[in-house]
Amino acid sequence: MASFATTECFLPLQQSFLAPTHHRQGNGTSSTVVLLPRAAPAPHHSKSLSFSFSSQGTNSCIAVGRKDRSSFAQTAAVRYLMGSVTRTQGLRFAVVVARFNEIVTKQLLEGALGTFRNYSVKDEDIDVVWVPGSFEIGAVAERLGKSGKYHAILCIGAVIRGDTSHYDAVANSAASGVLSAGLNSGVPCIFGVLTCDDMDQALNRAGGKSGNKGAETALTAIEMASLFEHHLK
Ligand SMILES: Nc1c(NC[C@H](O)[C@H](O)[C@H](O)CO)[nH]c(=O)[nH]c1=O
Ligand SMILES: CC(=O)[C@@H](O)COP(=O)(O)O
Repeated sequence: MASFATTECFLPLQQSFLAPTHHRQGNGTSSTVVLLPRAAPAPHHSKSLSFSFSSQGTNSCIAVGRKDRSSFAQTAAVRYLMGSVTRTQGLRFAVVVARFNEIVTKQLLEGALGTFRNYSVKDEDIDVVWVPGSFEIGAVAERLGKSGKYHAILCIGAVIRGDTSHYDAVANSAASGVLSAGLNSGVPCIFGVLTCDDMDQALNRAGGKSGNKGAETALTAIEMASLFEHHLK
């Protein structure tokens, strides 16, 4: 939010209401605050205006002073936008799941499908696409995103460290691939790929003592799908 000390310029009034009030400023001067209706026509003498900005909590106020000491102000409430996990009707999802380490990824997938069902996403609104490994997820996620058929793409995999640096290549490529898919397609692509040092870590996060990352990231997919569909169109 921009902040103004005193500026010789004119700010378009977004919203306000008629309520002349008097502000006593620190330097002993006072200004009359007249709140104008939304989209009020700009005063013709905008060149002679000065502005001061103050904010308390979520309300902000721009006091506009005129050289003749009268002024008006604008009060705006901060809007908070957030996806809703209870508004899932009509939302469609694709789940891209890697077959590599299937003992882990199938449990992640089950966790994800369980979350979708718990939040009233219909089975017919979910497509599951299997790919060989996590490296292949990004390209498929981007193709699915660009299809225009889905509100979010959930990407599931399990990258487990071996004896070489191949782990780093696959893990980093999977992460950048999912990120790029979301940015390039404009559809939220959610990173549900485990990157673990060993199989125990992976199984613990696929329904074991550390929970199920598939279930968790499915909830993220729902919230992001709702945010984009209900607030960012
Ligand atoms: N080692 C893991 C892989 N490796 C396979 C790659 O994902 C990819 O399919 C291959 O390099 C051909 O392009 N994939 C995983 O998902 N998890 C691993 O631990
Ligand atoms: C993440 C991998 O690609 C890894 O499982 C491969 O194992 P290694 O590094 O022993 O070849």
